[in-house]
Amino acid sequence: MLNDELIAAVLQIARDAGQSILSVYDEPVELTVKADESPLTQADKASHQLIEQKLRELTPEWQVVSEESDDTVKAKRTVLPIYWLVDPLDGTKEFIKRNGEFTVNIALIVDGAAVFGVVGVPVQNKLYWGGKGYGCWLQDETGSRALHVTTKPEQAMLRVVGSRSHVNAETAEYLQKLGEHELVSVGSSLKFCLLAEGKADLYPRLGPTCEWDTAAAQAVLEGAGGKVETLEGQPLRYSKPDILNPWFVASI
Ligand SMILES: Nc1ncnc2c1ncn2[C@@H]1O[C@H](COP(=O)(O)O)[C@@H](OP(=O)(O)O)[C@H]1O
Ligand SMILES: [Mg+2]
Repeated sequence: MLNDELIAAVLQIARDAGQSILSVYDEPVELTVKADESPLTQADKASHQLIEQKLRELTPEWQVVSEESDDTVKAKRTVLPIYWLVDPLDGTKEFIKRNGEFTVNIALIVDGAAVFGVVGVPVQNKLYWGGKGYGCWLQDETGSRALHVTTKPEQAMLRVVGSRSHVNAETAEYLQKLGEHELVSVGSSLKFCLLAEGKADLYPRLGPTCEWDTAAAQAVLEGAGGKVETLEGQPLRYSKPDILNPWFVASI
């Protein structure tokens, strides 16, 4: 579906979007509160505009659906066989807190599946990308390397990742039933990337996320051999009538 040239172009778009975010990172944050009460910054808007424009130039035949798109565009995705699904700045709360745990997310959705994704981590100058059939790759200042999930040694403590900003009673109950584990709280889609990188084993999300929050990172994790499943054991899918994902568990 995507050749090397197209992949390189999408990676460059994610890098450029990260730069557009970093160019305002040190300025005082001007906040707008959206209808759902989530925060929106100049950085979200700048990243959205850049990604939308460049993806349109790259693949004019494919629609771009972003967290910051109009509701009519978001609604249309349920009937699109193929489209880019974008979260231009995932972890806006982390961006505002300036803890670096925010990401740029670009996914290709085909027939309701996230087949390819790029997750950029601007502050760390890192890009994760991949999907089933593409493998999983991490590019940082030292170069590019393939990532594969690694099974946890039996004796080792289970490493669980959870949201830094959205913690609820259902998750706490799930964690209690898990037994002994080590919990690390991290913002944004970075949690999936830690599984892909072999730095965590489990990410239970018994709380709300939207389709753009998970699509790119699900593809990355699947490229590394991991999975993202609903509590019924079905792969997490996209283009659903409701933009909210069901609860899910990402694992290796
Ligand atoms: N009540 C809610 N409804 C919908 N999405 C929610 C939500 N609470 C959190 N999220 C999603 O969770 C994302 C943050 O994930 P985490 O808590 O793992 O860091 C947010 O992404 P944005 O920052 O892009 O808005 C937001 O989309
Ligand atoms: Mg998000």
